[in-house]
Amino acid sequence: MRNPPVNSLSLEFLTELLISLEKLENDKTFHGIIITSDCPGIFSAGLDLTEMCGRDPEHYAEYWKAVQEMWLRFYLSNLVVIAAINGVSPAGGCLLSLTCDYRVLANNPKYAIGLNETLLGIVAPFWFKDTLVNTIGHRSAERALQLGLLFPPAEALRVGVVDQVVPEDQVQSTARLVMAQWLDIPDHARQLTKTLMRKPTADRLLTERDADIQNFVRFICKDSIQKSLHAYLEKLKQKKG
Ligand SMILES: CCCCCCCCCCCC/C=C/CC(=O)SCCNC(=O)CCNC(=O)[C@H](O)C(C)(C)COP(=O)(O)OP(=O)(O)OC[C@H]1O[C@@H](n2cnc3c(N)ncnc32)[C@H](O)[C@@H]1OP(=O)(O)O
Repeated sequence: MRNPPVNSLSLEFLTELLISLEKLENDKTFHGIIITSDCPGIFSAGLDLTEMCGRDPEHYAEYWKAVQEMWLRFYLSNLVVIAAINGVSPAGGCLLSLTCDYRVLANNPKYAIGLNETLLGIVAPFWFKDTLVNTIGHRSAERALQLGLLFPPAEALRVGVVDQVVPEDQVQSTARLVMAQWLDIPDHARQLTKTLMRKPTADRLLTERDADIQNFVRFICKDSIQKSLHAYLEKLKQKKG
């Protein structure tokens, strides 16, 4: 991923990601992809806050549909998808890595990962929650979501948000080793098993997709939510000066 400075998931970047995924899926010589970041120290800062602030309802609806599409397409991809997490990965960045089949995280105490939405005064939607529950179990997910926990590497491994923590210079090579192991499995059997495991979760969003968009638009248009998001963005900007 190369969307400097922080790989935020803007509408444009989400669209590019989806086009890239589709191209790789349609090219039958590809069987797996490794998602990693070209922005030093940052895997992805998550959803682009500027897409959710000070825009009109039509824009929010278009943006949310793209976020849903990203989740559905990566979560259900027939390819083996591995996240080589070489930086901090909050909220939507964590969600993207949770869609993958396997997560390798660099052992750097700055590289926290988690769904921290509550810290921003917003609520992780049910499908974010379901993806986390499917990964770390109900109790750990409940605690992580309510507290908006961002896990440093050792904690992330202990709770199961990531599958492996390795020295920073070994993230890519480890991801490739894991990929080789996954590609050794008969592809058809692996794909069907992935679908079996994930389809019920995806179906829930598919059947409630429009309602979910409406919920998002209603929620994000609230004055109180806009104020929280503006204040959060301002805090990020002031951090520098
Ligand atoms: C009853 C129930 C109802 C339920 C209804 C539910 C429906 C509604 C649900 C709504 C859910 C919405 C879900 C959202 C999920 C998300 O992903 S929200 C985004 C969360 N992301 C973050 O909190 C990360 C914020 N960023 C940072 O913490 C830091 O930037 C960083 C640690 C990633 C990097 O730090 P550093 O290297 O020091 O860079 P900075 O100087 O902070 O940033 C550089 C530059 O980028 C801008 N920026 C950072 N993050 C974002 C972002 N996510 N979006 C847009 N822009 C971002 C930052 O402002 C700086 O900009 P300037 O250079 O100052 O202009």
